[in-house]
Order: sequence, then C-alpha cells, then structure tokens
Amino acid sequence: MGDSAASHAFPWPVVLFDLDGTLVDSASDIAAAVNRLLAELGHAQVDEATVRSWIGDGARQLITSALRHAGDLQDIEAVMPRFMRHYADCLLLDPQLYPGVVSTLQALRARGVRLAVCTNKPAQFVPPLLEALEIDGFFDAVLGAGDLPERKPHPLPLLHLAEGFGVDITRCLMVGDSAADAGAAIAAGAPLVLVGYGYRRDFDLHGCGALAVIDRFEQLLELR
Ligand SMILES: O=C(O)COP(=O)(O)O
Ligand SMILES: [Mg+2]
Repeated sequence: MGDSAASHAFPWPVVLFDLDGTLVDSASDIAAAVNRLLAELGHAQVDEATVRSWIGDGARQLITSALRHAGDLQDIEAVMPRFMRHYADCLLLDPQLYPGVVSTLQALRARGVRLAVCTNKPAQFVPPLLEALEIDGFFDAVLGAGDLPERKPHPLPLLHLAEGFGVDITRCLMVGDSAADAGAAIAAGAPLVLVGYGYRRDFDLHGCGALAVIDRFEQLLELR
C-alpha cells in the first residue's frame, strides 16, 4: 500500500462485502461438500472449476445446479439437509483469504469506514468462517442467507444493512464478485465495485454499471 493510497479519505462511510469469491476463496471446501453429496447419491465427482461456476446464489441454487448437472431429478428438499451437514463438515477444510484482505480491511477501519458482510452463504456458517480466518473483528454487521426473507440479487439485505448503519444506501459501497452482487447493488441504488478474480459466470463484469472492476483487493484503497 503506497502513501498516496493510505492518506486520502475513503469516499464511502460504509462498505458491504460479499464473502465467497470476494473476501474468501472457499471454492475447494464448497466443492468438497458438493462432491460428498454427489458420492452419496451415486453420481460422478465434479471438478472445482465447475463448482465455482455454481457459487453465488446460495446453497439451494448450488445444489439445484449440481443435481441438474448429474441428471438427477429428485426433490431438492430431500437432499438439502444432507448437503448442509457436508457443508458444515467441509467449511473449515482449507478456506483462504484473498491476498491483501487483512491489510485493506485494517486500512479501511483506520479511516473510520464501517464494514459489513452481506453474503448468500447460509447464515449459520458465516460467523465460524470469519472467526477461523480471524477477520470477524473487522465487521460491525454480518448478514447471511436465511437471516432475511430475501437474498441477493434482491436489494433487501443491502437496504437492511444501510438502515442499520443509519447511512443512505447511496453511500454504502457494495464489493462483490457475482451477478447476484451486481443485481442487488443496482436494485438497491448502492455504488458497486466488482473483483475480477471471483466466481463470476456468464455476466459482463465491465458492462453492469460497476464503478470499477479490481484485480487486487487492495485496489479498493485507491478508489476516489
Ligand atoms: O454461498 C453462496 O452461494 C455465495 O456466497 P456469497 O454471496 O458470499 O458469494
Ligand atoms: Mg460471491
């Protein structure tokens, strides 16, 4: 982090972060959980790259994609409890913070910016993951799937967090990696920055209205 990046005030008083594919590379753990379920159901294993392309819309959508891929027509409700047990067992196998996350969160906090996590990961898994990675202390609020009746790309989670901070949504920067993040930010009226290294699928990172697409997390500090 250069001096110029360190010295100027950050333009937004609140930053809402997506989790998987933005702060944390959790794809290998999620892929392990998916593969444990697929093995139990007698299906072939899938590679991590394939699973990455299914992450971002929550666990139910992930398993919908996995069952569809396997040609399995069974009711998703029947398998979700089994998947959630595998998800819990695999959650902390090998999650990795992306480079620059800790120093950037520290720098943002040092500038008085308030931070939150806004993820479609099932809510019960979010605090233990943040704690294991020792980044839980950076966040004033954490919202996961199931905490509210709607999840991203619905604007509700972002609006709820903004209201909790008492800050207008137009002053809360959303930082994410997926179409769900972009859709939620645009629907809510929040400024949006996308990370280019995440789990995006077929969506136009550069054409969806983001203020910036960054390749390194610490580039957040250079935004003006
Ligand atoms: O669990 C998911 O589907 C994705 O979670 P995210 O919203 O943190 O990317
Ligand atoms: Mg994500």
